[in-house]
Amino acid sequence: MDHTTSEEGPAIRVRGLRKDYGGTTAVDGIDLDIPRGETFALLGPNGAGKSTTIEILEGYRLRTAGEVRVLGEDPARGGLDWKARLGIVLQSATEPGQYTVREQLAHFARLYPDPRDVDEVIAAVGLEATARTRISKLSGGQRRRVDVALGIIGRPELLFLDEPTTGFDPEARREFWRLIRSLKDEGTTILLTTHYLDEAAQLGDRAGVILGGRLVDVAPIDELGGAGARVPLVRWRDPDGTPRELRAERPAELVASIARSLDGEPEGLEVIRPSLEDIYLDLVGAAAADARDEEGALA
Ligand SMILES: Nc1ncnc2c1ncn2[C@@H]1O[C@H](COP(=O)(O)OP(=O)(O)OP(=O)(O)O)[C@@H](O)[C@H]1O
Repeated sequence: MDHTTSEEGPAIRVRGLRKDYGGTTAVDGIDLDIPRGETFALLGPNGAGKSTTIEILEGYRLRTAGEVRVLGEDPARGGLDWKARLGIVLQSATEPGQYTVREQLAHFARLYPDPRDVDEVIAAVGLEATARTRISKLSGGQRRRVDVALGIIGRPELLFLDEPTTGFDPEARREFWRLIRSLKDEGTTILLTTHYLDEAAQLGDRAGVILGGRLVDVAPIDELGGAGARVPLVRWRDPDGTPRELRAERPAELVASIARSLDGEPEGLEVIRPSLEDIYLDLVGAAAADARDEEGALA
C-alpha cells in the first residue's frame, strides 16, 4: 500500500525537545527530522533518553519543552484518527491476558479503519503454530512477536519499535528483519531503537546516537562516525613481540611494506574493518570523554 499522503513535510519533526523528570534532564535539546518512508535507528546506551524521546513522539509522555510534529500533528494533542495511523511496539511486553494470539489480534484489528488480515500478520511474525494458544502460555520471545504483530495490525504509516527483538532467537530476528523490510517496501516510516548494532545496520537508512539526552551524531548508517571511523586497522607484532597497529586506507599496501621490511610474514597479522558496533562504541566513548572534560572545566 502506498502511504504517500497529501500532507507535506517529514513524518517526524523535532526541535529543541526537552524532558525533565524532577531534577533529571532525560532529553536535553534534540533536533531531528525523519522523512516519510525512512527507517531511522536511534542508538544509545541504557538511560540515554531513547525511550523517553520515542514515548513523547507516540503521545505517551508530555514534553517539558520544544516543538514536535508527528505525521503533521502535535502528539500531545493527537486524536484517535491520528493514533490509528501509528503502530507502536513499546519496550515493555504485552500483559499476557486470557486471549489466544488470534483472538487478541482480531480484537485489535477491529479498532482500525484499514487493518491487515489477521492470518497474514500471524504468518508474518511466525506465530502460525501458536495462533490458538493463550498468550499467557507463550515464551518471552513469542510474546514479543505478539507485540510486534499488534504494532503492525492497523497498517500504520509510522511504526515505532522500541527494542523490538529483545528475547528473539537468531532465526526469529532474521524473520523479523524480513518483515520490517517488507513494511519498508510498502512505504512505512519506521523509528527503531535497538541495542543490536547489526539490526540497525541491516534495517536502518540513517541512525542517530543519543547520549545523555543529546544527539551526538546523525548520519546515514554507513557514514556514522565520519569517514575516518571506517579506515581499516592493521595490527601485527614486531620480531621482539612489540604489538603494533596502524590505520591504513590501503591496508594491502601497508601489509606488503611491513612484510618487505621484516623480510617475511608479520607475526599476529590482522586487518580489521571497523563494524558499526566498533564505530558506535568509539563514538560513545569519545562523547563520554568530552562530557567529562566539560564537567571538569565547569568544576
Ligand atoms: N518515569 C521516569 N521518572 C524519572 N526518571 C525517568 C523516568 N523514565 C526515565 N527516567 C530517566 O530518564 C533517563 C532516560 O531514560 P530512558 O528510559 O529514556 O533511556 P533509554 O535510552 O531508553 O534507556 P534503555 O536503553 O535502558 O531503555 C534515565 O536517566 C532514566 O533513569
